[in-house]
Amino acid sequence: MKITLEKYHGLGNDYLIFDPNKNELKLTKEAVRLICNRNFGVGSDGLLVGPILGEDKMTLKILNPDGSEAELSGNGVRIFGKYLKDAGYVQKNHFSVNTLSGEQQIHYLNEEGTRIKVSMGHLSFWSDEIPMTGPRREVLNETMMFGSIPYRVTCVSIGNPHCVIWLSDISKDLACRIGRHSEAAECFPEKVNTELLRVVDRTNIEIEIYERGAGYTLASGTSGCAAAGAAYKMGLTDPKMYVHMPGGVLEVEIEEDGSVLMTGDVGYVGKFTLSHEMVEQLRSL
Ligand SMILES: N[C@H](CCC[C@H](N)C(=O)O)C(=O)O
Repeated sequence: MKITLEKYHGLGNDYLIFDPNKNELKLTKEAVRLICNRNFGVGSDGLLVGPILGEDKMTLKILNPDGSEAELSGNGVRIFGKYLKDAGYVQKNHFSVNTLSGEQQIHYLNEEGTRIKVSMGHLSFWSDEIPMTGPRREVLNETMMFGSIPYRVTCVSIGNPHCVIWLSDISKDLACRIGRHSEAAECFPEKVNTELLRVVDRTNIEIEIYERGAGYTLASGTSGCAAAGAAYKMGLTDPKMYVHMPGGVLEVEIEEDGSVLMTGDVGYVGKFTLSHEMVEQLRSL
């Protein structure tokens, strides 16, 4: 039985698509880790399993390269939208997919489906919805210690948890140094994605990202939405802005009701057919 995976990326945040209608393999945590491993496997920032077909709905399962499951992935949903078009699952220009965090509306903005707008759901700064330990409050500009250094953080959920740190200078090195401590900090019972935020002006922000379950990535859709939401909540930006990440730029719009629209590009890398040896190894895990 052949196993084929399609590889796409959203602004350099790359994913492999495992279509369960075309592949037969039990995806254990160990198998996901091996597939996503950049040395011993195909290599990616995660695995998108779908479409899981139900009565008139399509579900997407989002897996991090450490094997953990995520409630939502902004680049993942855009990539999935492009795959559904390429694989002939959808013909319309506007449809919805289900994820662990709910239903996302996908809009193609061009014929090829390489530029996609997604309604990402609502932001919440409430500690119990992130989730975070401590008294129920909106987590705005709180001082937290990561690696024995104090940082002012704003925490927000957009289905998955985020810790946004507003700084005048940001870098990959600093994102990794902080992220290694913040990701599994005790105050985040479900761990957390960490973003360093630099505000350029009222319509442009820059972020560096350390993802839960993946580490440093060049881009992250939910991180872009979370950082934009935090910047707007703190009064630093307008509701519509460009989010500049090392892998590229996302357009994010915070609507009146706190819901978020995200627009960005998707690239197709190619199809991978796993070797018999690799399939046997995956079956044994
Ligand atoms: N690592 C994230 C999921 C992927 C997020 C990112 N790749 C995106 O595009 O939103 C988490 O565990 O919440």
